[in-house]
Amino acid sequence: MSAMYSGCLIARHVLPVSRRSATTFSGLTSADFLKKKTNEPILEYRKGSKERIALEDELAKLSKTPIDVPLRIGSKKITNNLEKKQKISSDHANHVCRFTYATQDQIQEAIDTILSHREKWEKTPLKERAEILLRAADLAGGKYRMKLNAATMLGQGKNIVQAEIDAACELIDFFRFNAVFALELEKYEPISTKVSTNKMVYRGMEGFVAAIAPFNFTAIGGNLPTAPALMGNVALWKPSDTSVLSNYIIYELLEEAGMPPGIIAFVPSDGPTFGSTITASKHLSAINFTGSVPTFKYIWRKVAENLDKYVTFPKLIGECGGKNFHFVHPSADLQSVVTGTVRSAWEYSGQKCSACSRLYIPQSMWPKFLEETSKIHSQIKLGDVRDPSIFLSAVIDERAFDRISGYIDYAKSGKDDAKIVLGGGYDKSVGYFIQPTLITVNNPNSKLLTEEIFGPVCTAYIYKDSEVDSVLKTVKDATPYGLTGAIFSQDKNWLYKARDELRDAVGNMYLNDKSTGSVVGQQPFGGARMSGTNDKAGGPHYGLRWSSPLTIKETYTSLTDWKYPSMEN
Ligand SMILES: NC(=O)c1ccc[n+]([C@@H]2O[C@H](COP(=O)([O-])OP(=O)(O)OC[C@H]3O[C@@H](n4cnc5c(N)ncnc54)[C@H](O)[C@@H]3O)[C@@H](O)[C@H]2O)c1
Ligand SMILES: N[C@@H](CCC=O)C(=O)O
Repeated sequence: MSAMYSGCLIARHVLPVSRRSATTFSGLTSADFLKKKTNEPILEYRKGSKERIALEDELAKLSKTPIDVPLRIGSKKITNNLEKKQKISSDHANHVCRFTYATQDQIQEAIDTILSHREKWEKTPLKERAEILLRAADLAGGKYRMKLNAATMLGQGKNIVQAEIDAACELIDFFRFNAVFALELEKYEPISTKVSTNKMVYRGMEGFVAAIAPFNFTAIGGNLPTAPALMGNVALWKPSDTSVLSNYIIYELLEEAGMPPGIIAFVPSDGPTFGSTITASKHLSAINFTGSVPTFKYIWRKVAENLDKYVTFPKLIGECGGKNFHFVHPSADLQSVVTGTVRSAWEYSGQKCSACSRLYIPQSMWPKFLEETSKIHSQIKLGDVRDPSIFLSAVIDERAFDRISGYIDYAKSGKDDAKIVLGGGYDKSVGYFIQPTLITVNNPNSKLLTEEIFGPVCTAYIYKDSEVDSVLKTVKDATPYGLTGAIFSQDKNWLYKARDELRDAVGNMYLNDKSTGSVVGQQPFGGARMSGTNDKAGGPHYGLRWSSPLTIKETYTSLTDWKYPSMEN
C-alpha cells in the first residue's frame, strides 16, 4: 500500500498478491494468474459438489433474509428511508434487498468527497492499485463467489451457469486482466536521445468518472468503476435498480481487498437525477456507461448542453444495445446453427446485449432447423431461478415483461405476415415469465427484425437460397446497431466473403459460432455504429481510455542555438 494510505484502516493489506495465500473455489489464484495469464475456470455445480452445496446454502440464506444496502460516500454508510426494493423476478412477491436513492445533494456530496481523494490516489503507483484488484479477484473467486452468484441469480434472474460465467468468472477476469494490461501499458518508453530523456506518465484524468451500470451483467457493473480507478481516477458508481445487491457485494469485496474509502462512491439513484447532476459538474472527466441507446443519447445530449462548463472535455464511453444476427448460408452445419441459435437467443431470456434476435436462414434448411429446434424447445424448462434444472428464468421486471410481451402480441396480430412458430406464451402472476419464442416474418423491415426486444424472442427471415448474396447485403443497414453477429457457413470462400461484406456491421463477429459469450482477454468486447463507442472492455487498450497521459521531456544541455543551419550563407 502506498505511503499515502499507510496508517489508515487498510494497512493490513500490505502484502503483495504474490506473497499472500488465497483460497478460491477453482484453485486458481491471482498469483497463479500472473504466471499463466489464464481465464478463471467455470465451475460445473454438479449435484453434491462442494460449490453446489455452498451456493445452495447462500441461496437459502438470501431467500430468507434480504439485505439492506446503503449508499457509500467516503467512510459514510447512508440508508435514507430504504424505500426501494430489488425484487426476485421469478418470484416477485419477494425481494433480495432494500435500498435507497441518493438525493441530488447526496450525489453532489459524493462528487465532492471523491474529488478530495483524487490527487493522492492518482499519485499512488499503478502497481499498488493493480494489487488491490488482484486481491479483489481472489476474494471474488473464494470468500465472495457464492454470495455474488446467489445475488445475481435471485436479483437478476440468472440460472447457475449464467451467474457463474458472469458474477464469478467474468468479474474475476476483468480484475486480473485489467491489472496486467495496465502494467503492460506502463512498460512503453518513448525514445530518448543523448541530450534529453522522454517519459510517458499514465496519469489519471483531472476530475471524476461517472460509472453507470446496466442490470444484466454483474461483471460489467464491477468493471465500469474499477477500470478507471485502476488507472488513477476516482469514480461514482451508479448501479441499475435491478442489480443493486450484486454490485454492492462487489463494493464490499473491493473494500476488503484494500480499496481506500473515498475512491469509489456507491450511489444507487434515479437515472435522470444522477444524469443531470453529474453532467452539471464542471469536474466531470468521463462517463463509463453500459445500457440502452436512448439512455446514452440522453447523457451525451446533457454533456453537449453543459459543454462550456467543463474543465476538461469529458470522455464519453458507452456500450449499448444491439439487434444481433445469425446469418446462415445453405452450406452451414445444421447442428451448430440449431445449438448456437437456441443458446444465443434464449439463454438468460435473451437479455444479453449480444443475444441473437434475428436469424437469416435459407429455405432449404428451414424445415430441418425448425424440427431440431422444436425438439430442444420441448425440453427447455423455464422457471424459478432456484430450480437447478431450468434453462431460463423470468425477465428482469414488469417493464421488460410488458415491452417483450408487446412484441409477441404484435406477432400474434399477424402484421408483417408474422407467425409464432415456437413459444409465444407469457404470464406475470408469480414471476415475469416469457416462453422462449421463435417468430417468422416475410417483411425484412418488420420491427421484429429491426428493433432491440431484449427478451427471449428471435425472429427468422427465411430467404430463397438463390438470393443469399443479395440478402447478405441488406443485413448491415437493416438496423442502426452494430454489436455482434454470427455467420454460419462450411463454404470457406463464401464465409470470408461474408465476413468482409459485414466488416462494418458489428464490433464482435463470430464465424461458425454463436453471437454471445465473449470472454475477457479472448474476445475484447464492444459494438460499432449505434451500439456504442467500441472501447473493447476486456482488451489490452481499455486502460488508455481512463488515462490522460502526460509526456515529459527533460533536457540536460543549455539551449544555445537559435539560428537554423539554412540561415547560414
Ligand atoms: N454493449 C454492451 O456491452 C452491453 C452490455 C450490457 C447491456 N447492454 C445494453 O443495455 C441495455 C439493458 O440494460 P438496462 O435496461 O439496464 O439499460 P438502461 O439504459 O435502461 O439503464 C442503464 C443504466 O442507466 C441508468 N439511467 C437510466 N436513465 C438515465 C439517465 N437519464 N441518466 C443517467 N443514467 C440513467 C439506469 O438506471 C441504469 O443504471 C440493453 O440495451 C443492452 O443491449 C449493452
Ligand atoms: N460478454 C457478453 C455480452 C455482455 C452484454 O450483455 C457476451 O458476449 O455474452
